Amino acid sequence: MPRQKFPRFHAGMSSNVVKAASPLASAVTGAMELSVAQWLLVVCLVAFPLLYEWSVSFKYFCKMAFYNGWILTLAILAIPICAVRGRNVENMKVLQFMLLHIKYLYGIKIEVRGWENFNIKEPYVVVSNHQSSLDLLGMMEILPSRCVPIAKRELMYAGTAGLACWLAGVIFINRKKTDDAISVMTEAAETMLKEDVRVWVFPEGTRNHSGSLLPFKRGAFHLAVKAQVPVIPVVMSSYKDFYCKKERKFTTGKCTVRILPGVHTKGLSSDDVPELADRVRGMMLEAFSQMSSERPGKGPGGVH
Ligand SMILES: CCCCCCCCCCCCCC(=O)SCCNC(=O)CCNC(=O)[C@H](O)C(C)(C)COP(=O)(O)OP(=O)(O)OC[C@H]1O[C@@H](n2cnc3c(N)ncnc32)[C@H](O)[C@@H]1OP(=O)(O)O
Ligand SMILES: CCCCCCCC/C=C\CCCCCCCC(=O)OC[C@@H](O)COP(=O)(O)O
Repeated sequence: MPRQKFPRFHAGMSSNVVKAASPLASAVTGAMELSVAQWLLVVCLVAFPLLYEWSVSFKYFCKMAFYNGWILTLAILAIPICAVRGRNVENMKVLQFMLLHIKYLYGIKIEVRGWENFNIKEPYVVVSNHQSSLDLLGMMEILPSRCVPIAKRELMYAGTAGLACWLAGVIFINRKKTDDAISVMTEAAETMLKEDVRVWVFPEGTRNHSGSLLPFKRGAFHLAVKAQVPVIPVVMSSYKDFYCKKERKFTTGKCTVRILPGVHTKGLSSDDVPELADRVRGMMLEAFSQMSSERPGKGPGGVH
């Protein structure tokens, strides 16, 4: 007769022990019944937070991926709301409203100085430094009403975000075709005056995280001179304390956005553009260096 396996052991266990062991036993049995996919999910759920806390680079990639993914998702909500009005600069308010909370998600404190410099009723051209796609947060914090950014054409093809930008009247330029870009900006000068629109330009023309300002391209200044409207410089302080693409660093932190006094262009012609661009860049560089030398949270007053 074949020997029974563990008969005595089971027989010898008190009913209490059996009761106590059964949840554990059922958990073990349950675990063994998990499919490969379920196992992978469990491993991911355990590994993800560990890796996230342990690896600075992993955290950086996750935060950037979520940033882009979240914007693409928010755009899905924004599109039908914007579509009601059609392509309209007023839709920029919808995008602004949608994006304002992101600074809280990322623990980025934004301090704004110089609000009074935006107290101009007429159209104007805002020029600001461009460190990263995170500039969107500072931009949305202070975006004046009826103000649209000039963006590279590639952004128009960025899925839902591209469509939302188009609906909000973002002006797209083809950086590979100077003549096309110039004619779009010349058209923008007319639209600004006819439709009371403000335009936001990143005169560096590309993202720059070098800790200084690149030489300025002159399109924004030609635009302001053509429309005879003021240029209002905006400087966002360096992100280096909380964000660095090279080091794959992305923590929480503070950014100061300074709106500088407007520079008038009445009476200027295209011959004055190089001098105007240099003067504005000088003002911005000075403000940027000053802000960079301040310790976070210890800046001078005038905070709004
Ligand atoms: C919920 C969903 C939300 C989604 C997110 C929403 C937010 C989206 C936010 C998006 C944010 C996205 C942010 C972004 O995407 S940033 C990237 C795109 N933006 C820019 O590039 C803007 C800055 N660029 C310029 O201003 C350039 O000058 C342009 C592009 C115009 C030409 O550049 P290019 O490199 O091809 O040529 P050049 O600069 O050597 O110029 C050549 C000559 O032409 C002269 N010239 C120039 N312009 C004019 C003019 N208007 N009238 C007459 N002349 C003009 C100029 O003085 C020069 O002559 P000279 O001086 O040498 O004699
Ligand atoms: C179905 C297609 C899916 C495409 C997915 C694309 C992923 C992008 C997702 C979301 C877009 C986020 C919007 C961020 C807006 C910030 C724009 C920006 O910072 O552009 C950089 C531009 O100023 C200068 O470009 P370069 O530095 O010259 O390069």
